[in-house]
Amino acid sequence: MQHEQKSFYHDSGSRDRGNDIGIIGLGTMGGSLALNIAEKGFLVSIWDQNPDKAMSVYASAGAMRKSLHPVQTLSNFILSLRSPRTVLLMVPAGEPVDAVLRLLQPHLDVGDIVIDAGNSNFHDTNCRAETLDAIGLRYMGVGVSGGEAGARRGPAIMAGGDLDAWEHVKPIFEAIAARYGALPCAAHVGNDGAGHLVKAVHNGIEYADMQLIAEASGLLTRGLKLGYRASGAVFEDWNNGPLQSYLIEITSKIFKETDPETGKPLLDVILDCAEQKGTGRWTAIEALNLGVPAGVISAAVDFRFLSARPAERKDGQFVFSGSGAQLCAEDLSIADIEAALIAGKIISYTQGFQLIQEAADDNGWDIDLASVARIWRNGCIIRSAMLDEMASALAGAPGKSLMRSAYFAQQLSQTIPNLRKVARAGIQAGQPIPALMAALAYFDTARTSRCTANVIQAQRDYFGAHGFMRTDQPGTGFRGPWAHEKTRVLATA
Ligand SMILES: NC(=O)C1=CN([C@@H]2O[C@H](COP(=O)(O)OP(=O)(O)OC[C@H]3O[C@@H](n4cnc5c(N)ncnc54)[C@H](OP(=O)(O)O)[C@@H]3O)[C@@H](O)[C@H]2O)C=CC1
Ligand SMILES: O=C(CO)[C@H](O)[C@H](O)COP(=O)(O)O
Repeated sequence: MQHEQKSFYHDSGSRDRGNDIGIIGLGTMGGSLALNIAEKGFLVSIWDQNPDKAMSVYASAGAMRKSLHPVQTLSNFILSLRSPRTVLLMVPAGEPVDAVLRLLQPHLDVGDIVIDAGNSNFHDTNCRAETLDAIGLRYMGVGVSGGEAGARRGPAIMAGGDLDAWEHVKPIFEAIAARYGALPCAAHVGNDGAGHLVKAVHNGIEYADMQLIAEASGLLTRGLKLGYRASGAVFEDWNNGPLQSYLIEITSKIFKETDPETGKPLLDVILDCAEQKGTGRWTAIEALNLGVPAGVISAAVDFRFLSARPAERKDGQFVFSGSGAQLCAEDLSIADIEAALIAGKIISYTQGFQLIQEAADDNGWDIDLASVARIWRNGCIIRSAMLDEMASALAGAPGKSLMRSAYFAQQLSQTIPNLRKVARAGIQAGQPIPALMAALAYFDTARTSRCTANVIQAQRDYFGAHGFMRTDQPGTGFRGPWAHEKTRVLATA
């Protein structure tokens, strides 16, 4: 093994090798990115805390080995890079990123570029950018989407951070990114943590897309009593229409899959507890922090929480006896469910884009929403035909909410009746469809010029003397008649 490692590592010749980029963290994403970059003709140094990882990436590199240089020590890794050095981290978010930054810092010089390409929380990226900027390092937080296959063959890339640094690394990122026509799905979206914000919202939308599809699948299988194969065929059919997307495509395949161990449909042997690494939750938290309505994304996050409590759900079924009601085919058609899904999708993206806009305003970033939609058209998990239409709508009406653009307003007016019908059927049958219902509630509230918040304001003023605004006079802090009542009570007491 010792001998094997000696011949495998390139440390001896690493000085002044002039490699273009170094990658730290050679797991699922880092290994695939390294191969993708090497394949495009760039010279890549690779290092991982676990030497086996570097060895296995190198072993799988085939003809790309000439561009791939596994290095044994971190100091030789840095020495192998041309100046200014570009180091890309692909390690788990949180403490591992800080740990690697601590290891790297003593080896780097002013002007060197450090890229965190994992799913870091954008607030962390803001802090790290500030700290590293103070010592002359150029820091970038770059969101990469597409999973393992995307990282290898062409991900979508949402870059944030130092603009000069982006200009320096742009040729690499544009070369490895997915393409939409001839255009690379990679762009600089803003400073500091802007790339990681956009990636987090991408993932929040991903949760919502997945949830909406899962709800539609429940309506097909449990409601309309379609079998898995027939449901898979429905998704396949939808993938040829307005819902064309990677997630619909893989769902059609998932529904047709058989478990090799038992011969049962695969979905029957997969536990119904959805896990999460946290980016969808961060998106919902950010929406709450900024006061942006993002109910469809939050419903998707909430559903994952409740799904992950199987004992509670089992007990609930015992205590409340699970829903026995069924949707009946005359109530609902497959076309209704498809249209409801289209409406839910438009509304969840409306919320996601609004969140990006308001987070950008809050952080002083000038994020071009149309450019974000363009990046998402290919390579990423949420890629879909509708994103091209969204890019056009956002470019055509900057500053306008997506669903109010002429195109999507028209789409919604056509599909909301179906969403309403699906929601009614789901409610009557006791079929949980929280994301679809959240979408409908948002739509109905967003088009009600006078809603019921006057009651809430009156209640706040009654119990807390918070005051309210009036419809007939300007100004704030008006009080209800109960203010005098309270004074009287206090006076007599
Ligand atoms: N998997 C996916 O589909 C996607 C993941 N991401 C993001 O990319 C990042 C990497 O994910 P992924 O490749 O899946 O993760 P993996 O777990 O497959 O790989 C992570 C790598 O980082 C190394 N590592 C872990 N902790 C440390 C540390 N403290 N110091 C140095 N190295 C460390 C691991 O080494 P060791 O094996 O020794 O622990 C491993 O080689 C994450 O932020 C993830 O959220 C983004 C898009 C898609
Ligand atoms: O970033 C990704 C895709 O773009 C990851 O695959 C995604 O984060 C998975 O998230 P979770 O584990 O929370 O479901």
